Amino acid sequence: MVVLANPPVVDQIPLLRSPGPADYFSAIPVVDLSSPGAARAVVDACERFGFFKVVNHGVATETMDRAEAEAVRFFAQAQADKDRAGPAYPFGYGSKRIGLNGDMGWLEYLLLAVDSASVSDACAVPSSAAFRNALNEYIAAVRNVATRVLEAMAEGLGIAPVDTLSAMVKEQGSDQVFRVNHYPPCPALQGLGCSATGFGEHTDPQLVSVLRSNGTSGLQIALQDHQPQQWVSVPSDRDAFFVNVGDSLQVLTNGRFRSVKHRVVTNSLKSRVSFIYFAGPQLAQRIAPLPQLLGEGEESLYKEFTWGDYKKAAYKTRLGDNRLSPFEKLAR
Ligand SMILES: C=C1C[C@]23C[C@@]1(O)CC[C@H]2[C@@]12CC[C@H](O)[C@@](C)(C(=O)O1)[C@H]2[C@@H]3C(=O)O
Ligand SMILES: O=C(O)CCC(=O)C(=O)O
Ligand SMILES: [Fe+2]
Repeated sequence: MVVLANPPVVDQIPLLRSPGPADYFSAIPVVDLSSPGAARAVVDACERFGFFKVVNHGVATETMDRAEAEAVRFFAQAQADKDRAGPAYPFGYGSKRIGLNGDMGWLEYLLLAVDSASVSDACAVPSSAAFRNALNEYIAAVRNVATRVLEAMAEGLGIAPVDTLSAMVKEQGSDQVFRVNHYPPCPALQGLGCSATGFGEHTDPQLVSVLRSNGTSGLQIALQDHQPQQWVSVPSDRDAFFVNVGDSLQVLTNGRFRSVKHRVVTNSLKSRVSFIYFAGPQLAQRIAPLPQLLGEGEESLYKEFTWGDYKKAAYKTRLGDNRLSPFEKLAR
């Protein structure tokens, strides 16, 4: 058997089949956040895909464009200047290494903590006032979208009060993270039929994550209940947000919503810039099915745990691991 090595430029980064036109999925659910039917549409999308696109969200195009332009300016700096904004852990600039357990991707990024609705003072980067202000304006707006989405979920699920989920992420001391990802093009792989993994397959840990990218596609989601696993490409839309159901929301709904597996495949010619707001609760928040969602005699599928317990375990895992498995009750 002939074993072909990765081209040296992408050494250590797993390769994926390059998506073709047939991989683009036109049936991604679209939720019009301004419509009276939003709550029902959100629940339907979460049950079927754990993923949906949000339009008519009310966030100004200028807010998104300004943050994107500042991010592009940041990543265009010399490598030595960017490295001074590192390391990525606990917060800062990182390149190629994702997490602390050996995952690698064809990307560079900023990982930031959010306090209330802006970049935490504990984060020294970004140091440019223009970038920081642009991010703060964007974060305030995207956080508002996340809370409206969580309220629509509660309404659609018939949970009272309607802020039961959104309050978890709005509370003082909630664990909110913001990530700016830049996937440079990888021309060395052009024409080979394969692409570098930008961000390997995983589920997000929090309740929901809200993503916005420039016009370069690359995000793929795994369709639920498909054997063998089927990856589809999400057509990019720079005017929309994309919402991922995270592991915590899966538990809060006792598996009615399932966290979506997703990944990013790099483009050989165009760079992708994405912003992701991860809406997590306080460390002490108990993550357990909401009593109003448990039917007569229905038991929790999970053991008792807090977000802090989950997080501690999660940061020891590799990206592609099932981070909920230590908390699942064994099937009887
Ligand atoms: C490999 C890892 C990176 C990650 C922490 C982890 O150990 C497992 C979860 C990963 C993830 C995925 C979604 C987000 O991008 C992220 C910030 C998160 O909350 O969980 C990352 C973590 C990370 O990059 O530190
Ligand atoms: O950059 C993207 O488009 C998605 C990245 C992602 O899934 C993550 O940062 O958790
Ligand atoms: Fe993710």
